[in-house]
Amino acid sequence: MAEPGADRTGAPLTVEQHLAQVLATVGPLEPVRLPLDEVRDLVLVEDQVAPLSLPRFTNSAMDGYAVRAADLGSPSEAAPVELRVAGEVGAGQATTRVVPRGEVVKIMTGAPVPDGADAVVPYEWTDRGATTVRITRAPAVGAHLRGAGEDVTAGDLLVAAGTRLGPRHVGLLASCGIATVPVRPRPVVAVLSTGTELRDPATALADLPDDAIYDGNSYLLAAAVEAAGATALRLGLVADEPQAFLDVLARLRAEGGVHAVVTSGGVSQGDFDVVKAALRPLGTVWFGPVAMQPGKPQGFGHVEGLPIFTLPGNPVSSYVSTELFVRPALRTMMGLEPVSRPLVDATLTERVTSPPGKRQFLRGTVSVRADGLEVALSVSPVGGSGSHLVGDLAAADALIVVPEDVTVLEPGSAVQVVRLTRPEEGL
Ligand SMILES: Nc1nc2c(c(=O)[nH]1)N[C@H]1C(S)=C(S)[C@@H](COP(=O)(O)OP(=O)(O)OC[C@H]3O[C@@H](n4cnc5c(N)ncnc54)[C@H](O)[C@@H]3O)O[C@H]1N2
Ligand code: MOO
Repeated sequence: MAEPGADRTGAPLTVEQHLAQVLATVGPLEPVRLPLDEVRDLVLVEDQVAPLSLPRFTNSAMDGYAVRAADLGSPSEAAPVELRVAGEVGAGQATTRVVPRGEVVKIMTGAPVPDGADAVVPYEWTDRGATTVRITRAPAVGAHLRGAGEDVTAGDLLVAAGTRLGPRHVGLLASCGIATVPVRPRPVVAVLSTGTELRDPATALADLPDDAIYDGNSYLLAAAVEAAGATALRLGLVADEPQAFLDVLARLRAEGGVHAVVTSGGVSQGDFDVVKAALRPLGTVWFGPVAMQPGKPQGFGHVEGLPIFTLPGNPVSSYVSTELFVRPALRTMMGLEPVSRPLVDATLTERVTSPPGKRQFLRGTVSVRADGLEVALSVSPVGGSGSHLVGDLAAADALIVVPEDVTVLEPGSAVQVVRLTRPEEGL
């Protein structure tokens, strides 16, 4: 049966070839209209135009008195001017609409400035009088007034289509009374682990059979999917039983709402490789080696239109595969660019070796060196290359890329690294 995407020679695909075959089949999700509470980090698909001006009305920047500046003369501490307080306006309590000549109106920050007023005198320049007030300094005309429309004018472009919405955009849209916006939604990704040896971490150690291990991968991959911006639906464990696995996929398709499936395990050469056994007969999922380590055995395709990533079971392999192949697909669905994490230059601190013919992704930690005015990165390997080393994976914050044709790198070598965290957050 033809294997979609398999190259004709049967040779391993390169990382780029496999990524290309993944990205060739996924596109941006159809936009949906969502409330502002749910749109942070999503991509807006239509220009948003201001339906009103901001400030909506001229208002006070200070708690104090709205005045007609010319009525105050030139008061001083020694010779204050005393004026009648004609009324009061609080924010949202605009009962007094006009400042009568020769009088003032008490006003709170944000309250509409009554007609006739051309300045606000802050409390600090007054005796805070309630019926009459003594003012010791004259404000300049326009002092402490926030003019209608000085920030945003009705009809202005507020946020352009294509913008990834951050807190500041959301705040502006809300301030303009825009409660919902059309965005590319977060893909919902079902994540499951296969393997009869696996138990959920909630299983007490005392109850763990001697030949069993805890399922780290469904948690690892669900977290990586969420870190990519998608919503993970962590399904947990599926036994090494092809029909049970196919039943889970059938249920997901029937229930709908899932945009992709990520599995771990069961894709190598073993006697119980459930994922391969279940999906090969469909003819819509490619399985094959990719010239990389970790992550050599890969699978990707569709089950009745549902994209499925069948990742190798070794934890580091499944995680690296998620970063390299799943994350770009999810970012494509969300309309985000660039889809892959950037490669950045760094200097290697220790000697490393790598097998020929495979791109190796060693785990490392990045540090920032100040070199005169230049800021440069150095990277130190963490642990070995074994794809079972989850302790070292957790200690790392980068992948060191060793190209296919390189077998040794000496300390001081220039390398490229994939940073796995936002440095300021360490996540
Ligand atoms: N004869 C060959 N054997 C293997 C080859 C090969 O080319 N020829 N490739 C090796 C490579 S590379 C990898 S990677 C693994 C991939 O194997 P599978 O995808 O079939 O995964 P499993 O056999 O189910 O598990 C591998 C390993 O990972 C552990 N594991 C699996 N799932 C989890 C989980 N959810 N949480 C924690 N650990 C998990 C599992 O216990 C195994 O130790 O195949 C090699 N073999
Ligand atoms: O190539 Mo496997 O994915 O590392 O151990």
